[in-house]
Amino acid sequence: MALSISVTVPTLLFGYFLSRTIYNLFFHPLAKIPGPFFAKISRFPGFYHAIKGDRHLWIWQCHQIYGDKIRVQPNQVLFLSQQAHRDIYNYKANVRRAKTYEAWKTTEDPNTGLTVDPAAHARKRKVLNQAFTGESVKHAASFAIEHTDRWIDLLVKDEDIVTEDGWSKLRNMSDWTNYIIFDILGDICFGRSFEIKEPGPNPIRAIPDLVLHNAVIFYAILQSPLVEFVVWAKPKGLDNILNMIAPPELKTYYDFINDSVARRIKEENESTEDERSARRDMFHYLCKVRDPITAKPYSEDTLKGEALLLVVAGSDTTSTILSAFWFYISRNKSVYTRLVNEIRSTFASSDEIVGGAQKLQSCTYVWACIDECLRISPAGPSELARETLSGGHTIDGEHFPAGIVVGCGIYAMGRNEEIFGDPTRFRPERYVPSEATGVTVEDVNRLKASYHPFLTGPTNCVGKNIAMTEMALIICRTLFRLDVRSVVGEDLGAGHPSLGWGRRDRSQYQIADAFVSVHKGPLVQFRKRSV
Ligand code: HEM
Repeated sequence: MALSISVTVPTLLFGYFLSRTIYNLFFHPLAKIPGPFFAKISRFPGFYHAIKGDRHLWIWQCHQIYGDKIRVQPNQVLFLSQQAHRDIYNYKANVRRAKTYEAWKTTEDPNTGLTVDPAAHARKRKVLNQAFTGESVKHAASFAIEHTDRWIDLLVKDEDIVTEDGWSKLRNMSDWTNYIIFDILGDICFGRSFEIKEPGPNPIRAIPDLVLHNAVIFYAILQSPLVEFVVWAKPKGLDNILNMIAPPELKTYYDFINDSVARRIKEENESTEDERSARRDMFHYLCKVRDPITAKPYSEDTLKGEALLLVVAGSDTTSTILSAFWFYISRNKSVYTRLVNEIRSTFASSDEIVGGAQKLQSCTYVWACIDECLRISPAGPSELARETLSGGHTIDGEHFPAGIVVGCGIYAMGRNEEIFGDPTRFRPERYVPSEATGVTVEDVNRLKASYHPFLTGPTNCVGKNIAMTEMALIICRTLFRLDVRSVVGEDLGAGHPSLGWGRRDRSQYQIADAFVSVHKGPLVQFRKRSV
């Protein structure tokens, strides 16, 4: 009997895996899509690259080897063309967010960013849109200004000046951008800053890193062969176990969010109309919004979920782009000179640098630098996975049946040579029409139409205007008052020949792929402007 079990079980398992392999290779609807052999029959290659943090590079490499359409999992195909991007992410696409989004959720009713069902998402999004108006962007900009001015003071505070000509200690810009973005978001969301940029102990300061650490682990699980089990087990008890083993700092963070939400609801309920309309934070708007069908306000639980979404979606994304910005401008003399000249000749004083102002809009080179950072160092480097629905969906001229996971790798799209020519070079000029360089308005429009860092369609980034304004304000106000430089030999965040394919170039800022981008450095110095 014992012998027969020891023979039967492995035989059955072998038979199962063999038949699945044959099915995946020859009979699966994606059987004819090119891709690495092992990716056609298992999730292990994607899992391996997720653990290594270079899944975005692997996708880019696969496109170079196999073409515009690649099979990266037995049931997943990724595309490089603009047409495919339009087909997958447009409002009418017969797709929904892939089920893997559900594995990220921490509340029973997922927040807008994790809602998979298109109709449920559309309803939540309509409500959220009510909080992202021109007025809220204006208020967000005023928070960005207050925090930036304090941040600049801290970057060059007297006791941290280490050279005779006024240069500061080395500043790790991944940390410093996390500090400012997190503090701004605390104010934008709750009217209550996290104050992590201020010196002295603060348990919240560990949070940006912990959120990323969480993402690294979770991303690997989501790419693993265990993902379906995880999605199934989370609501059935796995969530409780994960909560029990979560690090204490993460609990402090959730407590902070919950407490801030409860406090703000109380304030909103107890204050007069005049006091309420004097408030400028997102909560003021979120407390006012109404569900278009039930006409009910958000419940406290929903508010907590949305608050968490705003803080996570708005922090690491913006911090990645700004970290890349400091890396590239401190290492590209001509870019730096042109950028600083534009800022210092456009504004007569730092007070003129405000959100929405004509002068800020006129800084074409500032916006070009931001666009170039969004391209070369995206905040979410791999695909935003979508699943085809009943009846299937046609992508780039080819029909795919229901249940296929599809998407476009954003890092690979930004490095498409056919579109960008020299995609590995940091060259903001590609976004500035000019007779001298031969770049036309049509060229710029073509580039912008072929790359979408904030996505397009129903799930596009609701915070795009806030993010763009915030980044422009931080950049302009900082470079109006300070000089910045890199230091020879301090290469944190740079590529290196020892780092392997896609990471060898020392002039390139490196990101690791954990659904969001994980990054380190650069280390730079600041001083009060000399001219
Ligand atoms: C450089 C900065 C940013 C980038 C590159 C970015 C990019 C994106 C992308 C690509 C998505 C789509 C995600 C998906 O469908 O899975 C998204 C969604 C979202 N973003 Fe952003 N984002 C940025 C900043 C912000 C900021 C500052 C906020 C808020 C203050 C924000 C709030 C959101 C929210 C709430 C969603 C979910 C929208 C929905 O599901 O309908 N983002 N973002």
